[in-house]
Amino acid sequence: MSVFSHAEFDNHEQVVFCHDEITGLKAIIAIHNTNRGPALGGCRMWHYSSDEEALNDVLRLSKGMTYKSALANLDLGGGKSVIIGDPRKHKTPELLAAMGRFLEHTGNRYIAAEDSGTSVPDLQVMAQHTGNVAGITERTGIDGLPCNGDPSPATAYGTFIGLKTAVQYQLDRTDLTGLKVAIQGVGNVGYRLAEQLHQAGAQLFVTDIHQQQVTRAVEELGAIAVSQNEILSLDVDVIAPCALGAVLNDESIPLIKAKVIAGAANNQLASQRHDLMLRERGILYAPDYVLNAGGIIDIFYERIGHQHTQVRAHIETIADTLCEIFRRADAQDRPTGEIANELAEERINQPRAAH
Ligand SMILES: NC(=O)C1=CN([C@@H]2O[C@H](COP(=O)(O)OP(=O)(O)OC[C@H]3O[C@@H](n4cnc5c(N)ncnc54)[C@H](O)[C@@H]3O)[C@@H](O)[C@H]2O)C=CC1
Ligand SMILES: O=C(O)CCC(=O)C(=O)O
Repeated sequence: MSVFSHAEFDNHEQVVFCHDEITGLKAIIAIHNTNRGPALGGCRMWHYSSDEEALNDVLRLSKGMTYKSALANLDLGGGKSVIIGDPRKHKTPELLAAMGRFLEHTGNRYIAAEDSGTSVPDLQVMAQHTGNVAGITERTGIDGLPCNGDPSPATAYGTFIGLKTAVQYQLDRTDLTGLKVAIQGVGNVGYRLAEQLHQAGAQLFVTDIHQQQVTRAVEELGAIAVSQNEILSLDVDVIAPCALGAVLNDESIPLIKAKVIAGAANNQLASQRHDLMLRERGILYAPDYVLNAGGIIDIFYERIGHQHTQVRAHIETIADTLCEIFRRADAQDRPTGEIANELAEERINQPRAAH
């Protein structure tokens, strides 16, 4: 497996392969860029079908964090880590402790937080072995209620704000009553997004690979359960991908009927050219890393300490960033993802003092 010539390598500063024989831990830590500050990003645990798939995922996710933090105006760099294994079967305290020890060895260049497959208690185990962990401090959440440090509610709020912005821009509606939204994945972020959409009067269609997640959305939010195969091709107004990446691809895009894509999942585009494919089909794609920045914003403030109202206000700036991207994309007749990348790259390359 070649790393330097990997299609997704893209000038990563550091890639660390971690193996602990006793606990069976196999993990990769990827640090993409630290120009703006230490690399901060979630630690994902997933049953990858190969080491190559895990490497591909971590490199794409890590680069995405550099762009996300830059566009959210945070003095943070981009990095991410993945643990190879099924979180429901292979996660043990010993394995998480081993991961914590590896995080310690990155020497403050990478700080891990929650992602798909990891939770606050998991990160707390890692934190017993390193200070390079975030998203674990009890504080007042963005809703003013006590929060255990999990960034997911902040991510869901930012995604809701971004979804509303995209709907207003593309469909010219501010009232979400009766808006049909299909949510792929109703986990930590997807379910909380569903709650907010439900409160706003939207009609929800949901799917998940775990039936109990779907049942909860059906029973508590009146959502309609649909199969994993049909979620992206439903006749709805909005698709909100909130599971894993690469769901917008050659097979799915021609089948999409929705006019807006606005969800929290990282790396929704299978490749950059799918951005253009969506535009050519008249579908407004709200770039994922702009929309889902609520979590990293929340964690940034966890580290420097601010009022929850300030965190909320910062998350709400996602709406302004998105509007700027949508307007520039239309003015230049270019895809939204390409415009977002361009804006982010300008900020990544600024010297630190200019932030
Ligand atoms: N948790 C956070 O604060 C942030 C999460 N994200 C991204 O948002 C996405 C969701 O994150 P979380 O909610 O934290 O993860 P999660 O693991 O709690 O939820 C993901 C849900 O998607 C389901 N799922 C997986 N594959 C699926 C498929 N093919 N079809 C339907 N459902 C499927 C899972 O069963 C799970 O319920 C991930 O891509 C993550 O990287 C991005 C920014 C921050
Ligand atoms: O929200 C988090 O867990 C940290 C940030 C992150 O990993 C992400 O935004 O994908």
